[in-house]
Amino acid sequence: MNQGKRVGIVGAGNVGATVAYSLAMLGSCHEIILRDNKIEVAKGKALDMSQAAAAVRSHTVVSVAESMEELTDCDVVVVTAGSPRLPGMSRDDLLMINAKITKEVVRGIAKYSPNAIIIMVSNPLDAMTYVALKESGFDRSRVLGMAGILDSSRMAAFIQEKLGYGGGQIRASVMGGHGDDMVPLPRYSTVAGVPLFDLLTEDEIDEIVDRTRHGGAEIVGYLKTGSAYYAPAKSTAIMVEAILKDTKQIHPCAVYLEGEYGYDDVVSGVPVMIGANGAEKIIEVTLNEKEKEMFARSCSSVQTLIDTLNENKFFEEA
Ligand SMILES: NC(=O)c1ccc[n+]([C@@H]2O[C@H](COP(=O)([O-])OP(=O)(O)OC[C@H]3O[C@@H](n4cnc5c(N)ncnc54)[C@H](O)[C@@H]3O)[C@@H](O)[C@H]2O)c1
Ligand SMILES: O=C(O)C[C@H](O)C(=O)O
Repeated sequence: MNQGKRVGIVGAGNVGATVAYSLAMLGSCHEIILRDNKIEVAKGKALDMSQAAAAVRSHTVVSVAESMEELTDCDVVVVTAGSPRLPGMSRDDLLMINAKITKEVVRGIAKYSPNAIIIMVSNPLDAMTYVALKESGFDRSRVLGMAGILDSSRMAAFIQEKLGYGGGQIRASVMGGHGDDMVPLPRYSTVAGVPLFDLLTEDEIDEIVDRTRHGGAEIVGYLKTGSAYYAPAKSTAIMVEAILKDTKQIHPCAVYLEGEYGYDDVVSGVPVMIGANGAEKIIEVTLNEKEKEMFARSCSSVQTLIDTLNENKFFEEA
């Protein structure tokens, strides 16, 4: 059972605080511990959320760790620490600044919550998941990145908008890295089991694919001061719950590949069976030539970021 489980959230900004709120409202775990450099703000949010939990009769308590040393014995730690992008920026522009923060935070997690499963959220997501894996020294099954659930949900919402029906019955599928060359898979997307190609024209589907690829930037363009957080937070909470409840359900997640899909030593989004041990199984879906090409392009973009980190001797620095 999930009674007694502790979830740490590093970075209690827009995404982190909304993940915490979502979990507290569901009573997904016994304790949520927020860790942020802005300690006073985190304390205010923790109090506010604990009171919201009391309002819905949830047993979840939300508290604050004033340093990484206090973030002990967590079962799951979500990392959202770092900067979001602003209009005109790509997620990749956050590489060096967020990699430094991720390194510091993940070393703390490995030291003080050595049995935790890490869910990375900070961008650029796939590269940050790679950094988290290397800096934690954890088995790859215990380091996952959140993006695929978000990207698939966006695609589903765009399909519903285009069709004007089917809400709640849409299963959209997106693989690859969380960048502009992510790989939406209309061939694996259905509405109540009906293939998307039976419901929409190729042009309409192309429009949905393109909008999905730029779904994050669309919201940044409206918000101006940061990026999306409701759908990202809910998508993250789904991963946390899958671990705590040992659901063994399949979700698209970013994981370190060791030969799957023909790739090694790179992180990308693929279908993963999630359970109490984290990424318990990577599922290999059959891709056609065009889909394979798109997946290759996406993996190569993530590889470029990893190469940049290596060129900057990032993994050699203390
Ligand atoms: N993977 C995804 O799909 C996805 C979706 C949304 C956002 N993101 C990314 O998540 C990150 C957070 O986004 P946000 O909107 O919550 O930003 P935000 O600015 O609202 O929150 C980030 C928080 O991190 C804190 N922080 C910075 N350095 C820290 C450190 N060393 N230790 C502890 N806390 C630290 C900041 O004080 C801030 O409160 C960004 O990098 C964003 O791009 C990813
Ligand atoms: O777009 C961003 O920068 C944030 C996040 O990756 C998203 O897709 O919403």
